[in-house]
Amino acid sequence: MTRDQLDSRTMYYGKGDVWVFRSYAKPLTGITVIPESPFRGRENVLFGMNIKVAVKGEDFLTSFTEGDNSLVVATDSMKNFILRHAAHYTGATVEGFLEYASRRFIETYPQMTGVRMNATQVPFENIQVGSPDGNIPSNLVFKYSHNESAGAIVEVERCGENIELSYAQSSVKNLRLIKVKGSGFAGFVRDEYTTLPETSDRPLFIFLDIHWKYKNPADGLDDTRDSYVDAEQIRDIAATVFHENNSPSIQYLIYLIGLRILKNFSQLEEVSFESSNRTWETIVETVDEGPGSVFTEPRPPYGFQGFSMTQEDLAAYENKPQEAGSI
Ligand SMILES: O=c1[nH]c(=O)c2[nH]c(=O)[nH]c2[nH]1
Repeated sequence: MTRDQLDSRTMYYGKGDVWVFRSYAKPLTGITVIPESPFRGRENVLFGMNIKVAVKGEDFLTSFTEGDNSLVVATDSMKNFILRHAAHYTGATVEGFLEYASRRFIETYPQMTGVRMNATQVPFENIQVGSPDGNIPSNLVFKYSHNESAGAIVEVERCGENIELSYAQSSVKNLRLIKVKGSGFAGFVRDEYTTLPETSDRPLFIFLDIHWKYKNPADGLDDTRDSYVDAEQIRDIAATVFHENNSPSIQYLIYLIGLRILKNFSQLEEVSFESSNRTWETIVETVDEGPGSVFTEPRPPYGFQGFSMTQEDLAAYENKPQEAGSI
């Protein structure tokens, strides 16, 4: 049967919200340090993930059509499988764990021909504590963060005797950045439907998900190759580009962020964005004393943008003489 025929029917099952907390995973080292970010690695004293696994295979058909459970691996067992394999994982990244666990699923269960694993890292942050030497980051107590988090999707497929990687993507999700001044939005279509005034300065609040793929997926899966790009570095590039540029729109801002990511990390093939516009509503333009204003949350509905870029976009940008070197 061809891949198309196999894929023509939707059929999968799995488990979501598998929360994995592993202490003392291997520290992440060998990071390429970039000017935009202080990130140099991670201790991984606490390594947390929320995982979703979905498996597929033609042999599961009778479980749907005849109630035949003889080949069904209970999703409860999938949860246990993931948790127990977290004890055996010797790497330092979410991507690496997903690849490791999904390959083990295929090796263990012949009825599975494809496994897709999706994870959101649970970020634990250092917290400073008092000590005789002053305030130091605790190596025992961590802060559960509700800020942005790293994410990854890994898909592997059985191909005859081999297990092949069919998809890998890394992400930083739910990044929320506000720039108090220095963003405009003007020059857009004005017609009978337009009520939005043009602005040269708005308090631009954006929600951002950024995804990236490596030219060689091994660079993102194997942290010993010294080419791993961490979500914190991508986050810091986004913040730096936002800080530096007077943006005329979110569309152009994410393009500039993409260029800077591709420039810093030539090992990446593609970067893509999903952004949402949460620009604050201005209530008081100028407060009584000083330069401040008063804002409130915007009301729905919210605008959004989606954009993907490759190294070809960076090459095209750098070949444009007037702009070369400015990112
Ligand atoms: O950066 C923006 N891009 C848009 O396309 C848009 N549309 C809108 O109403 N506000 C904005 N802001």
